[in-house]
Amino acid sequence: MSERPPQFGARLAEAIRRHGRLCVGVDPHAALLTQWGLADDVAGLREFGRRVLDAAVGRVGIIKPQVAFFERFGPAGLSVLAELQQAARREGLLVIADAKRGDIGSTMAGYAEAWLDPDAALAADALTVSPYLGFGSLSPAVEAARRHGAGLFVLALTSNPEGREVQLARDAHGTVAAGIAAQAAAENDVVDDGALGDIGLVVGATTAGLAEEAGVDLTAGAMPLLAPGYGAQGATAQDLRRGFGPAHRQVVVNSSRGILAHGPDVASLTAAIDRTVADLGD
Ligand SMILES: O=c1ccn([C@@H]2O[C@H](COP(=O)(O)O)[C@@H](O)[C@H]2O)c(=O)[nH]1
Repeated sequence: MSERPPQFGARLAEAIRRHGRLCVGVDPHAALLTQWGLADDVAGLREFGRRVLDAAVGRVGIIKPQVAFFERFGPAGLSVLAELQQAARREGLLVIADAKRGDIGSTMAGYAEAWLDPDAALAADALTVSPYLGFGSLSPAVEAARRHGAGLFVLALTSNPEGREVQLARDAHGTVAAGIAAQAAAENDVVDDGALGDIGLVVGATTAGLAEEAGVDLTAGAMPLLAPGYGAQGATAQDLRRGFGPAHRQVVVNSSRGILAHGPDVASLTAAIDRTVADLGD
C-alpha cells in the first residue's frame, strides 16, 4: 500500500512555483505519429511518449496525457499509458489524466479508483471529470481525491465552441457553468494565501473570457484551472491574461499540438517547450 502523498493542490502550487504554469499535453494523434516517422502502432505510441517525457523532464512540472489516443490501441495502448504515467511520476512530474470520466455515482467510484488510487496501474495525480450527470454524481471521485491526495478538474467552460449550448444554458439560478463552478469551489477548503484547492475546473483559454457573463466566479475556492486551447486552438498568452484576470495565478496552461508539432527529436521538442514557457511569461 502506497503512503498517501501531500494534497494535490499543494503539490500543484509547488510545481507551478518551480517550473511555471505550462502543462505539456501528450496527444499521440495518428497524424503526429506519421509526421514523426513512427509507426501508427503500439511501438510508435511508446516511442512518442518516451520522447515527450524526455523533453518535459526538468522543464515543466506537469504533463497531460490524452487518454483517447492510448485507448485507441486497446489494452496494449493503456499499458503504454500506464508505463508513461508511472515513469513521469517517478521523475517528479504531476500527471493529469485527461479521460473526462463521468457516470452515476456508484460507477464513478470505479473510475475514481482506476485513476486516483496510487496503487492502480493507471494512477494519475489528477483526472478530468464530466459533471453532466449532475455534480453530485462526482461525489465518489471527490472523496477518492481527498483520500488519495489527488485532484479533479471538472469540465465547466470547455475550450470548444460546441460546449456553449450546454454550459451557457440558463435556469432561474444562472448558467449551468456557474452552478458547476460554485459546487466545485465549495469542495475546497483552502485558507492559506497562495494555496490551491484539490478540486478544479477545466476552463478553456479560448472561453475564459466568457466566465464573467456566464456568472462563473473563477477565484472562488482557489480552484486550480486547467486551460486547454492555447496554441493549436488559437488562444494566445494575452487571451489567457485577459480571460482569467485575477484568477491567472490559479491557471495551468495546456499545450499539446503546439509543442508536439515540433517533433520528432527531443531537442526540437525541448526548444518548443522553452519557447512556450517564455511566451507564457509568468
Ligand atoms: O475543454 C477542453 C478539454 C480538454 N481538451 C483537451 O486538451 C488538449 C488540447 O490539445 P491542443 O492540441 O493543445 O489543442 C486535447 O487533449 C483535448 O482533448 C480541450 O482541448 N478542451
